[in-house]
Amino acid sequence: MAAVRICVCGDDGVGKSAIITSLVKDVFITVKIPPVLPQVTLPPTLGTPDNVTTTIVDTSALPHERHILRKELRKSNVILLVYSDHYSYERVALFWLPYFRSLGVNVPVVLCANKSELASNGTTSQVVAEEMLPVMNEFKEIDSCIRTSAKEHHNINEVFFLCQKAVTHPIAPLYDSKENALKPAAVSALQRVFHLCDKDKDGYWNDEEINDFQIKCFEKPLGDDDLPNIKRSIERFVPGCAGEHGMDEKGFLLLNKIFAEKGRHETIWIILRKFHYTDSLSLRDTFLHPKFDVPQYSSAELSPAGYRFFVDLFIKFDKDNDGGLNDKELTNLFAPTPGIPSSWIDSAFPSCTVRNEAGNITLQGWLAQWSMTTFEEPKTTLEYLAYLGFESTDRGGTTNALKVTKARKRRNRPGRVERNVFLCYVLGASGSGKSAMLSAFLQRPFLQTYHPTIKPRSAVNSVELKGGKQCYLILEELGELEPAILENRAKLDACDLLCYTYDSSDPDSFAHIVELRKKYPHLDHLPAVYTALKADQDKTMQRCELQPDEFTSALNMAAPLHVSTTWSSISELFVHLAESATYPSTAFPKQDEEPYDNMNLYLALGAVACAAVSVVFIWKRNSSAPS
Ligand SMILES: Nc1nc2c(ncn2[C@@H]2O[C@H](COP(=O)(O)OP(=O)(O)OP(=O)(O)O)[C@@H](O)[C@H]2O)c(=O)[nH]1
Ligand SMILES: Nc1nc2c(ncn2[C@@H]2O[C@H](COP(=O)(O)OP(=O)(O)OP(=O)(O)O)[C@@H](O)[C@H]2O)c(=O)[nH]1
Ligand SMILES: [Ca+2]
Ligand SMILES: [Ca+2]
Repeated sequence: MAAVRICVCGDDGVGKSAIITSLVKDVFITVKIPPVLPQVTLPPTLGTPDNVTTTIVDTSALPHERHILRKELRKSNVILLVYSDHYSYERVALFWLPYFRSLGVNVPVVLCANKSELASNGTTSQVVAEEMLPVMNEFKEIDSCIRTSAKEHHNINEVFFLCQKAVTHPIAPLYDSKENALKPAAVSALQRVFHLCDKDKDGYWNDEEINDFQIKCFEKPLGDDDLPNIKRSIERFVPGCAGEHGMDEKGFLLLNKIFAEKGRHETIWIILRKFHYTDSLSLRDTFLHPKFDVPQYSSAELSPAGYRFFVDLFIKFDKDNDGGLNDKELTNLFAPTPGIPSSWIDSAFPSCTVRNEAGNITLQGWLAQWSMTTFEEPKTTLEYLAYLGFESTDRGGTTNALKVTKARKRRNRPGRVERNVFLCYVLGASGSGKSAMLSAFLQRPFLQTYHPTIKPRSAVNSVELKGGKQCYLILEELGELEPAILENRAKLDACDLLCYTYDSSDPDSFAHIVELRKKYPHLDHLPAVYTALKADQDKTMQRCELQPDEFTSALNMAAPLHVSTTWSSISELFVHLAESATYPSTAFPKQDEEPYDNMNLYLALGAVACAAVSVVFIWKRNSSAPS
């Protein structure tokens, strides 16, 4: 909250200047004071809400000062409207409030009945019933009303406190006094708060959950009597909302409604602000979109804290414990968010990752999906961490769930790339079996039917490297965007590995790879693995100048690996791809002076393979029976 700027207005002689002097000087000045006081700025003191600085602006009601009044009203964020007798009271509804509306200023108004010590002004209960309530009912912009006496210094500090509170803790966004109800935006924010604090997701706040909430929002635990008292008052209004299971959502909303009705809406604001809501009841932008930069050649990944959060979330929402999130469970999980991320919808979630037989995303798939999202658009992950209630005691909030990988510079230098999530483009002739390979990667059964891929399509899964380390691999086939993506430097920089595929049973398949490499020479700067698909079918000669083995051998590259998606040994291809992405120098042309690197079994095979047949043979022998 920046500052409170109070514009004091009202008919002449009502005591505007006297109220301000009474506050500043603590005395009632009977000597002639200037009709309009210079503006006063007060620093925050003990008890100032939200530690705001307050500026008080005196005005004049005289017609020739109107332009100044108008300017000041537009600059203010609260109006203190003063009257002091019957005539100036009538003018409140007849002139002043309609005038503010006509100027389009939409700020709270604190209505002040000054000169309260004068007997002719009546008793407080009369003033409240006959003057204040009727005008409050008519004008919803009136935040509060108060009686003051500048002469007796009565309620002077209080009237300014009300003005400050009207700015720092406005009632208008929360409560509709005409409807006697919390406003819809406040209701949905509070529902989200309820949802996030219902840790065990049973639909109730048990005593422990209530206490945690209390400590989070008010930084002190509830007293012994508080809990039963709160429950009793809720039960009185709506029986059944605070029963043996605890307090349900309805009970929580009711409690907040009671706060609003009792003028304790400050409490609601404390709750909502703790949960990062702004005055307009949206989540703070810096909370949803914290600063997080990924430098060139680096990537974003989930940190251990981030993975832990998504694991916990999955387990919490897998209510039926079947190891998958069904539609209902997913809807519940995403309830505190605007819904499933739009990029997930575009990629036909959850078909791009691991699902169980029922078609529901598994924990493995869930983590793979978030690994891919974080890699491709870390901003989305950060946004959803905020929506889903990721909490961190460290500074930095949701960014603690992410990390930036070490910049990957020269790829053809031997060594490991410090990443756990890798992107691999699968490039090859249409019909060569790329989609089938992606499906096999997700352990989907092999399908005979052929559906050409038009939109780019990804598959993400975890892969266990030799030695037991786990990483995530994103395989992407580019569909008709292949040319556009291969021309895009940034896209290629982001990619960790190319997987060239061809159909070894189709004589016209390998030519596509030859063409691609001719057309986009900079593909040479990327590590690559050559793969001959459909090894279950008869191999034919390729109609090209060089056969695939000769081609790769001329490049000093490993010979193509022959695999079939109909064999379960295909999983070894994925390990090989992940290994090649981790140690990219192994997927570049071998340099003569480089000592032979025995790290990779398949490359070792490739190096000795003068005849592809032997490779096929070994792959067959390694594989279990064709399925
Ligand atoms: N009895 C009584 N008189 C007051 C009170 N407050 C202000 N007055 C008197 O009312 C008269 C007008 O007070 P101002 O403070 O000048 O009123 P104002 O609203 O600033 O008037 P303009 O500057 O003309 O717009 C002065 O004679 C004050 O002494 C009060 O609480 N009680
Ligand atoms: N026998 C056999 N058939 C396969 C194998 N892999 C894919 N196929 C079949 O080959 C056809 C084409 O496979 P896709 O995976 O759609 O080929 P694609 O490369 O994605 O094709 P585009 O999307 O057009 O670029 C389909 O009918 C598959 O069933 C395999 O390993 N063995
Ligand atoms: Ca609960
Ligand atoms: Ca395809």
